[in-house]
Amino acid sequence: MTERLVVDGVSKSYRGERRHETIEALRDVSLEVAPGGSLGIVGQSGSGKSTLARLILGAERPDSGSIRLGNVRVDQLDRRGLRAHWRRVQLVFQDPYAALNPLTSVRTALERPLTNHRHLRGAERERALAELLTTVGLVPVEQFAPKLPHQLSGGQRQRVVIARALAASPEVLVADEPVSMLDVSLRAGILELLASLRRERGISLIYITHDLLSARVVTDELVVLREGAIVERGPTVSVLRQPTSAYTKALLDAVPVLPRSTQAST
Ligand SMILES: Nc1ncnc2c1ncn2[C@@H]1O[C@H](COP(=O)(O)OP(=O)(O)OP(=O)(O)O)[C@@H](O)[C@H]1O
Repeated sequence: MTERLVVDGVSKSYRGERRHETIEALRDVSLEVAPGGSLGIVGQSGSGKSTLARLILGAERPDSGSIRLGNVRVDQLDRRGLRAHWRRVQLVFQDPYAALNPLTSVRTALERPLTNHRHLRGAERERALAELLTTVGLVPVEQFAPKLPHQLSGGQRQRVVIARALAASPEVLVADEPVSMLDVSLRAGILELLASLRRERGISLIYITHDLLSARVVTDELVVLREGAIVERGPTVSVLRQPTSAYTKALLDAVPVLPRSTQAST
């Protein structure tokens, strides 16, 4: 069962390069993602998006505030607790080229988490593998399973990365700019896939992006981060239609308007 994720009053600072310089990466950030809900975290480079993702994953701890998934305090987990957490919360990376080992076939990349997280072997694992590849649209399965990353397109690689994240049966997917390195023609297909995973599997989705319009495809709610603080939040449709903060308006104004024919493809 998917549980509620609650980030409550979280702040995080880093030491800057200059002496006595402190970078406040997050300032008193609070947000919630309901079970099976979707939240877009939007902001320019340096606004704190990836820092927030690392804290939600438990890869770093906040200076103050708390992060809970159900009744688990993510910010207080020990090593063993983190291992369990990393099954529940999976990250989809920005760069599908870097995320996959170039010498590892699709089959091996997926068998590992199926074995390690779900303890599947033999025919059961084979069934799960076929189901994963089918879910992410890499069919026929026998054609894609033996492939190495370089034999796949960028979009297909990102589908493998998503399948690998799903292999652990996570409750929450954190997708950090999952389409920004893909050709424009491939982006809509990956965003649709993320949206369908939420609809059909009830996985909660945190979608991190600097691209406000792409958030419309996959999220119901948005928070807009500026210099580590939330400057706007609300239903995605309302924020996009009637942004209240000048910063969100500026982000929207910066979005290039593409001709319709280049907006969507597989
Ligand atoms: N480990 C770190 N050490 C020092 N400063 C850091 C560290 N991680 C992040 N920062 C700083 O914190 C601020 C927020 O960074 P963060 O990566 O979270 O932003 P972002 O919105 O994800 O940006 P981008 O879209 O470029 O990835 C930036 O000023 C960054 O330089």
